Amino acid sequence: MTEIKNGVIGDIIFRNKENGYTIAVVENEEETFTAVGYLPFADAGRCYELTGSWKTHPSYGEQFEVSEAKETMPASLKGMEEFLASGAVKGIGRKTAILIVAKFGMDSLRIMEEEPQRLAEIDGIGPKKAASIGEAFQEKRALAQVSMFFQQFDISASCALRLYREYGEAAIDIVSENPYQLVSDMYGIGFKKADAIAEKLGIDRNDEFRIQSGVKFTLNYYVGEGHTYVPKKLLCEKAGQLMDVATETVYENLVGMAFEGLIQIENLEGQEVVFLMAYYLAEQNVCRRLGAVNQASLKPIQADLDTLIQITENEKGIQLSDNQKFAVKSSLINGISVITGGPGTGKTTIINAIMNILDHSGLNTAIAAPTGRAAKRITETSGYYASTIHRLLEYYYSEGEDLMRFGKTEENPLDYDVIIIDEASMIDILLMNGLMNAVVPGTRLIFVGDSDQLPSVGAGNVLRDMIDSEVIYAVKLTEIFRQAKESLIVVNAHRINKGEYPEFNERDKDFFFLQKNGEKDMLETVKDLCARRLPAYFTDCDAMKDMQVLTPVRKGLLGSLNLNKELQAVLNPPDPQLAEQKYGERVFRVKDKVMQIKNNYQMNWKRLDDFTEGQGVFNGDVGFISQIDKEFNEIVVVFDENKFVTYDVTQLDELELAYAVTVHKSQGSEFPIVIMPVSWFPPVLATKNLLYTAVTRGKQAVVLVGSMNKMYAMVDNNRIMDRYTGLSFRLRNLL
Ligand SMILES: Nc1ncnc2c1ncn2[C@@H]1O[C@H](COP(=O)(O)OP(=O)(O)OP(=O)(O)O)[C@@H](O)[C@H]1O
Repeated sequence: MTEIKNGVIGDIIFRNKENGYTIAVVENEEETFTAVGYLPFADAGRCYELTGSWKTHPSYGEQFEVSEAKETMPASLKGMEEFLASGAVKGIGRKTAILIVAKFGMDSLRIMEEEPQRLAEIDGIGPKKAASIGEAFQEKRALAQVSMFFQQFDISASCALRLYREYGEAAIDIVSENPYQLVSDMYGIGFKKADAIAEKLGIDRNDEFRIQSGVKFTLNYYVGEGHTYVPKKLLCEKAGQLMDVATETVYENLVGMAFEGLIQIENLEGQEVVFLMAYYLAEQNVCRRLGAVNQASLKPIQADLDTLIQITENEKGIQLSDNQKFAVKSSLINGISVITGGPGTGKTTIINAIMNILDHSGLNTAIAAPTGRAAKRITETSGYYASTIHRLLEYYYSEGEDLMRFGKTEENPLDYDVIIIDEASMIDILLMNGLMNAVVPGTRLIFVGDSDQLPSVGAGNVLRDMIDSEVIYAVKLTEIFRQAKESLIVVNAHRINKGEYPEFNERDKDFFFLQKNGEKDMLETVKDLCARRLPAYFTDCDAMKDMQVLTPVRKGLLGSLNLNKELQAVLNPPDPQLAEQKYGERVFRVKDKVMQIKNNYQMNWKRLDDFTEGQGVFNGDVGFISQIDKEFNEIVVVFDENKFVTYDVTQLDELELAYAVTVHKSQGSEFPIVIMPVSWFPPVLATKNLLYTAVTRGKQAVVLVGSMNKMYAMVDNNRIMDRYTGLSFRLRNLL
């Protein structure tokens, strides 16, 4: 019977030099045996996977007769190769890494450190390159040590690199003492991974660090889903399941965690709930400050509002509807107000009217939005400068604390009489906390947004909670104006929002449905639309810049990951002129459209037109790869047409291809042309809310591709993912 055996070659008993026939002793953890067969290169110490069967030799007894042999690498060697191939050492890519490890084996790192000139023994490495690799390695010695240590826990070289970036040389000590620290500090390492390391380190199942980490992980999971708290009972059950410990054990540990200030247990609307401390403090603070700003007396406007509105109407050549006038007035007489409405209901028009009135009244005003793209759009459509909320709050990266901080705070507040925040549906509770810290009572704070959009990516449901509390003054705009009515995108968005099915394919309109049955067909159609049909029809549009494929999901044939791979192949195919960089499964190529997927407040950028420099690249920023430098392992991405950012290859976990993005990630952006496949998607995602958000991203055309019935099902799926948030309740209680 054929068997597969893994083992290390021990003594070579016999070898026929002519044909390689070998008799060798092989060892593995369970046994030591004799293997016979053609193994010409199987020297002592090498690892092999041997396929063969047991035979009994008349004089020597049982032997394993090898029919096929494959050399395998011991994990430590593989780890070394992975480390060198990760791009950490400038001048070494995967090919060179393989050659170095093949030549020097476990001695590779020592050679690079102590005798780098010997690298020139490898074909293709000259003395100059050998010296420069040696130099580059000197800088990374500590990193190599860290990488080798983590490799025994199956932590990849790129992950070890991130650990090193986070903790430096202390990484080994920190993780040995409390591997669960990784879960809070390292994006991408979950409880399970830390738990596996802890098990290898012999840490007890009921260890306090373990339970605390499991609870924090569970709370963070819910935060990731948008909740600011979790009911205590649910938390204990989920955390218990995760850690495979009794629910009571979790209960018992909660008190200690609350005592240490890690969590807050509160009785909210008659049930016990648990918050991670930061979210509890943020909710409390936001509520208290909203209350204070709402009730403060305001600097008066030195003219009659009706007269000012009249002047604005004359100047702008527009007649505001009664509801719009009401929205303008109420936002100027209240400390805090909300103006909400769907597309084409006049939100921008109202912002312009308010700004015009404020120009006449000498009040000092700022406009801001949660994302750079939204801010840019407001500046373009209103003519008034808008910044991001982060910029308004003068964010900076505090090196010492390794934290992003705001320069504008309670001690150094914003000095404006009026602050307008657009796209307010995207504000999460932590950003809102930063904003409210810096707003002094007496300021008019006006939130404008569409509360029917998907809620913020971050935790909280700030805009809706403010509206639902009925404590904050909110005006809902419902009328669609004539100009906006001409757009089927606008009309259909409102239909979808009301639970009605959209209308399609009217001539000269902007909303289309291409019926396709199988997912493969849908995929091919999306590709063809992007590569050929749409660029041919919308000749003023750029296929890379102006068209955006959206999808509800990340995984699957029609998920953003696969769509990106497929669209890259047609929109920016391999070309000898375009340098490439592989990172995990992904390939980045010069010209690729990419998206930054986490906030990085430290990342430097430079503008080449006016040589300004700054820091900060944000989650959702889209750019294009302009250069890949293989020698220095660097990639240059251009954001906003002239903001140049250089990524080290090891930072590529912060970038993703962006030919297709999820609808969630597209919030706050608008694109001339939006294309979305409509197939079966999990019902938690395939909601009316999501379809509405996707459709409202398109300005010139929206093309849906797929099954009409599935699209109807989305319109009918009225599920709004309820979020556990306490802001609305707190606001009601406060006043
Ligand atoms: N009172 C009005 N009378 C006539 N037209 C109006 C009025 N208010 C708004 N409009 C027009 O309706 C259209 C949509 O208005 P606006 O852009 O302000 O809406 P919006 O809510 O900001 O839309 P979106 O969310 O899509 O940006 C514009 O063409 C605008 O000029």
